Amino acid sequence: MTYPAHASPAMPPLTRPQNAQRSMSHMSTMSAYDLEHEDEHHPSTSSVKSVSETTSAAPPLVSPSLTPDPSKSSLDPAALNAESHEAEPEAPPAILEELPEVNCEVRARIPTTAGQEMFLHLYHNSADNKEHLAIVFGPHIRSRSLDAPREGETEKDRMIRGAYVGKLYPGRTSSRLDQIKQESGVPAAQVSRSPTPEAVTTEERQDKAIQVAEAQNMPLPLAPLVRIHSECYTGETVWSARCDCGEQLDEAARLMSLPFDPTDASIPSLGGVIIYLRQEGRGIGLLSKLKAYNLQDLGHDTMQANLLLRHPADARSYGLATAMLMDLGLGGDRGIRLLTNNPEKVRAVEGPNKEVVVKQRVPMIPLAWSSGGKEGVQGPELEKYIGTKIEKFKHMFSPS
Ligand SMILES: Nc1nc2c(ncn2[C@@H]2O[C@H](COP(=O)(O)OP(=O)(O)OP(=O)(O)O)[C@@H](O)[C@H]2O)c(=O)[nH]1
Repeated sequence: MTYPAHASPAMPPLTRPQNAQRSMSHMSTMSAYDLEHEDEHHPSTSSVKSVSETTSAAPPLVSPSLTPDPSKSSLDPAALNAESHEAEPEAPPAILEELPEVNCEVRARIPTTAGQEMFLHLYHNSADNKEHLAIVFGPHIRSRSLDAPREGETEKDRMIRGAYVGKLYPGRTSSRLDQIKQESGVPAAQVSRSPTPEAVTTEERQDKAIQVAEAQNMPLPLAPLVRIHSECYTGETVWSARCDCGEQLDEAARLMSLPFDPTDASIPSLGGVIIYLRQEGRGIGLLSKLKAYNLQDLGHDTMQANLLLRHPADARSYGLATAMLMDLGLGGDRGIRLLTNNPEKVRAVEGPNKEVVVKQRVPMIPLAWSSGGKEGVQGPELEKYIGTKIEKFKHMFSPS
């Protein structure tokens, strides 16, 4: 089973395919001087200009009326100088002292264009009023807050908000398994002995899968695969080749849909979750991100553009992801495998008291690299985007 390519096949590539691996390694070893002179050979590529050039252009580009109040910003406007552009991100993701409260409001089955099904979970929370999402693959992961009974609700209410076990079908009248079992002829005595569906948590489901593997002398399943994905309207919806966010979302879904661990077909999967956080533009929002794009076309990199707009280099936090993973039964020492290249994300998602344990970091390699330039998003903007992630944000594109 493979997911369809992210970009519409009807859209021709913007640039001629090239060997991205070679280009990337070439870029990561370039000096500032090389980057400055790269434009002489590739005028369309907005490479990093000399520092004085970038900073002298900065003040007129900043729009105080539409950007955060500089007095509230951690960035001193006077620091918009040469050094500030080369500095490390000064605001790593905040690890909140207390995790926000989260509640799964509704869950629905989504049959996908690739043939696999997944369950989309919509969360509300105590920290903001956005609708954050958990995309759940496989039958082993259940939300506690979704399954918890709510006062005064009917069986139909439970089914409508997705708190049912098994499958919905026309005429079904109960969210619980008992009714289905009775209808399929299981004797009443046996039905009453079975645990209530609400009691079958993620942990119990996973224990069961491990017991089955042990009983059948199979290798034990690996920890569930998790991706914390930040919203990217441009990369996921309007086919932007400035970043690989759409491709990353597709690839995470593909890996989580595989029935077995891709590196060893004999290892059963415990499923996976994509936590989809509404943190557009590394948390600065779409309006500022589009300004940042224009700054990038004027020669700045993604970090410089954020700083020039008086935003932190990365304005995201991950407490919501930690709380959602706990609600999905993925907290504690059983651990998860986290699909990311971002070392700050690994640290932040574990929470203030290691509520979630990252057993393994699984890197996300751009498809253009792994396919030798045959597939995946490609182009000069993407090269610069990934180059900045490696050089300035210290993202790791290999197993740690
Ligand atoms: N500010 C800003 N944000 C961007 C830009 N391009 C993509 N993004 C956002 O970047 C976020 C994705 O972050 P990345 O740095 O690509 O990756 P990451 O999530 O930190 O790390 P991985 O887990 O390895 O993918 C999404 O919210 C995108 O909307 C840009 O040019 N400027």
